[in-house]
Amino acid sequence: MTLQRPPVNSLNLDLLKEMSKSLDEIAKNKSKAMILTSASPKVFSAGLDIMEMYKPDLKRVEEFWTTLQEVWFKLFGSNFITAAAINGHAPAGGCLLAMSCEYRVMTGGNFSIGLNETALGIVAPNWFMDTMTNTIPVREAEYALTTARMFNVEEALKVGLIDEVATDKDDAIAKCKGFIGKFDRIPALARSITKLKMRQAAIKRLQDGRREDLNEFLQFVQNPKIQKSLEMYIQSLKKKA
Ligand SMILES: CCCCCCCC/C=C\C/C=C/C(=O)SCCNC(=O)CCNC(=O)[C@H](O)C(C)(C)COP(=O)(O)OP(=O)(O)OC[C@H]1O[C@@H](n2cnc3c(N)ncnc32)[C@H](O)[C@@H]1OP(=O)(O)O
Repeated sequence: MTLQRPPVNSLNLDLLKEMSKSLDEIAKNKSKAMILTSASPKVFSAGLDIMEMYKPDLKRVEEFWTTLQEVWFKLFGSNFITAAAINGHAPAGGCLLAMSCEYRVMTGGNFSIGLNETALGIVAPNWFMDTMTNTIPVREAEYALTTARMFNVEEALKVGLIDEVATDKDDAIAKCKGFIGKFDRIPALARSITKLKMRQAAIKRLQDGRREDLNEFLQFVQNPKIQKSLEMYIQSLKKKA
């Protein structure tokens, strides 16, 4: 699955809906595996589209958040094998997508990956945190989350946020295929049940608290102080260009 929403694959409602549909198709056509990557040469995904949260239409922003939750359920909780070929920056929601896969290969270069929410004055939702603690040790996750740490490729490898480094996108995809090939001699049902048991606690936490998570998000986007911060953040991103 190749993310292709220039310039930075930010996750807006339309892209999330497309992803949700594609994940359904992959599950339905009984694909063995999926590799998630990006069509951009330098950004895997810039995370959530800030414009969806800035001065939002309430009905749309509710659909936006529930679709994001759905994409996470379908990706993190998939039966099929998932790997991410991370060929560029992966902040926040971009990191969430990568961590929701089972294996991550990142191309070398001046790219970074991590959950930077606290730097934006935002508390990452529990399921973002659960996805991180499913990937790297709890102590490292707490440190990274509280300090909004963006890891460079070497740091990400050292902490286990990524599994391998690749020279370029083709190499990243080849390495993801290498990971997928490891399952050729492992019974598929045993593999998928084991994966889902490992992920069950995080999945159940969001299933049980899905409405509450949505309400927290809706309160968050309607808070005037948050709106002011988002406005300043958007300006800072635009000034940079
Ligand atoms: C108590 C419980 C509370 C519960 C409440 C829960 C609330 C939690 C809510 C949300 C969690 C948030 C998750 C997120 O994912 S927020 C998004 C975070 N993402 C970022 O901070 C990344 C920002 N972008 C960048 O750092 C860079 O763009 C880059 C490194 C990805 C790429 O750099 P570069 O190639 O140099 O591109 P530009 O910076 O020049 O950007 C090009 C263009 O794109 C616009 N843009 C960038 N990122 C975003 C984005 N995330 N959304 C929308 N638009 C984006 C940028 O503004 C430029 O636009 P232009 O000037 O008009 O061309």
